[in-house]
Amino acid sequence: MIELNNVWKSYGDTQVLEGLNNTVSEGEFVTMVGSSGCGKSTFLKMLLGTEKPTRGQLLLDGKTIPDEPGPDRGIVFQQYSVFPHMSVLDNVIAACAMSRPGITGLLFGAAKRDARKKALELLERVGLQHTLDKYPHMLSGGMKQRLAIAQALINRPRILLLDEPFGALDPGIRADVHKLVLQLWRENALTVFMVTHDLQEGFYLGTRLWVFDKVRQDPHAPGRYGASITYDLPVGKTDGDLYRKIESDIAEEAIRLDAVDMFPTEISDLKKPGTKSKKQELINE
Ligand SMILES: Nc1ncnc2c1ncn2[C@@H]1O[C@H](COP(=O)(O)OP(=O)(O)OP(=O)(O)O)[C@@H](O)[C@H]1O
Repeated sequence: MIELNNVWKSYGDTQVLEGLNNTVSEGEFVTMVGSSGCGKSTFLKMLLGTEKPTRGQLLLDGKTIPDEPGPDRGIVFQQYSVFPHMSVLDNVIAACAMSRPGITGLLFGAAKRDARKKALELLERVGLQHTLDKYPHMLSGGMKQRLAIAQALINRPRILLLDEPFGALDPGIRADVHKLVLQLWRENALTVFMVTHDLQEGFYLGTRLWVFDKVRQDPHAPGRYGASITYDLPVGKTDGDLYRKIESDIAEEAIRLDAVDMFPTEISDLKKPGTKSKKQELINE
């Protein structure tokens, strides 16, 4: 489905990503970790179509990903990306309208009724059916992210891109949204790419975990080399030693970048990989 053929990305003199080669099949849930600034969001933007590789090919079903976002790809960001001046229901209807051709994006007649019906169904699915007339500032963080998820899914994308969507949520709320995302992933046969700073979350949600890191370093010119995918792990088959090594590699890189506070989690707090029982429980519900 998605193919990365020697993908490189730079901004001016800064090499962000280099030599990415991989394939992802329909229905996979790829989680991506790596130190701050190593290019994870840039990679998501290339999948979305708002950035292009500098070199190499990024293909969807054998064709270059178009230069602009399309209804086949939905995205949710960490910062709530909902329209503050619109009600919950109108936020989702607007996301539907924006995918339509034409400069106005306005919906009329049957198209408007259809969008409203789809939005109502989806809002019920994400548990926001009681907040249709509320405005985003009246919602909690978890509710806003549920709204952003509904917006991302209204056009029935095949690919869902999640850029640290749960980073700002409290643990309890985060667990609820995890459950929802796993259910939506399964129900809609989505292919998911999710950036996270939380290795534990990456192992918990993904079927596959990518670690982005720099293989080459030039201490005098930090932008000289880009990051590549240094680990591509089938989740559940990773032993504890490898897990701890990845965690310490990322933490070392974060220290190097003076950003150690990005990884506050203690090793002892982390759930060991290879135990997917909780996720399996959710999926089987
Ligand atoms: N539009 C842009 N123009 C120039 N440089 C950019 C642009 N977008 C990103 N960068 C640079 O590319 C590098 C990678 O940024 P990116 O946001 O992809 O990293 P990240 O791994 O997602 O970081 P974080 O985990 O902190 O969100 C950074 O050095 C950033 O400053």
